[in-house]
Amino acid sequence: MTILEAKNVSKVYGTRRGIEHKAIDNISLSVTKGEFVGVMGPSGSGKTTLLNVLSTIDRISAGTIEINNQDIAKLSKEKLAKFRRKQLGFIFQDFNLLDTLTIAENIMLPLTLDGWKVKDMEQRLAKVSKQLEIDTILRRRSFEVSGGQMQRAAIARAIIHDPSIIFADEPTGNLDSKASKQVMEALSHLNKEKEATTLMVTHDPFAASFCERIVFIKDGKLFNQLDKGDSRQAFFQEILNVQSMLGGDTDDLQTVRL
Ligand SMILES: Nc1ncnc2c1ncn2[C@@H]1O[C@H](COP(=O)(O)OP(=O)(O)OP(=O)(O)O)[C@@H](O)[C@H]1O
Repeated sequence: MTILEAKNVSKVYGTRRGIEHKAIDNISLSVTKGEFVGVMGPSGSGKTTLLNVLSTIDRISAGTIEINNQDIAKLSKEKLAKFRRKQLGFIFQDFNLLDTLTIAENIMLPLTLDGWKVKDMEQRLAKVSKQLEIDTILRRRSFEVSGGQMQRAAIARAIIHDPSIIFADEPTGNLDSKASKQVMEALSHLNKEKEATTLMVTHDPFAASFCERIVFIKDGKLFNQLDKGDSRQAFFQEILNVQSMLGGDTDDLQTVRL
């Protein structure tokens, strides 16, 4: 079952001097139910722009994007807000937790905004916080927990309403290697056990090695795709090989840390 279907998508930014910049150039991409897809590419290649247009945060300049057979460009502002709340889950590099709320309140926020009953919200909270092993820190505020715990709370918030697809932008970008591994294991577990369809942008080959498929972009265009075989270690090496072909981001060509 296709969850996301992007056809001939382009995104042009206008600049102050009136010069146009094509950040995404005629990309077609389809994501089926239960897939875990990574988007990689050098700095400035258009990864975040692609994620933003696919996830309804930004509008495209040309092409079509359907999520669950719904053309997202055809939704009014109000319908789009509702669609986002019900069907999409978001995970950002800097967690985006509200520090005036507890971890529990942060996680339940999508349900609170949707008018759920407290009892039902608490049931869902208990389930997702256990899955992500953060059930012991629910009463704390975000500044009282570690970065890895904050990101796992953000993942819990992204999945509590059972979205059709999760969009993650550099979810390990602010984490050390131990916390990155925990976060990627959590995303991979959700993908395998719950069939959580996930599209993740990352420049980190280690994080990318948890995906099942990687789409590489360069200068806004599709460059290559890699499918994971049986071994994450071999996949990691293949990702490094494509990255070195792509150029840029040489810091990413780090030693294996599997
Ligand atoms: N709002 C904007 N207005 C104009 N140009 C933009 C805007 N946002 C991004 N760009 C340009 O579009 C191109 C793609 O940017 P984007 O942030 O999508 O790349 P990226 O691959 O995510 O980069 P990085 O890995 O450095 O975050 C870059 O050349 C960038 O300068």
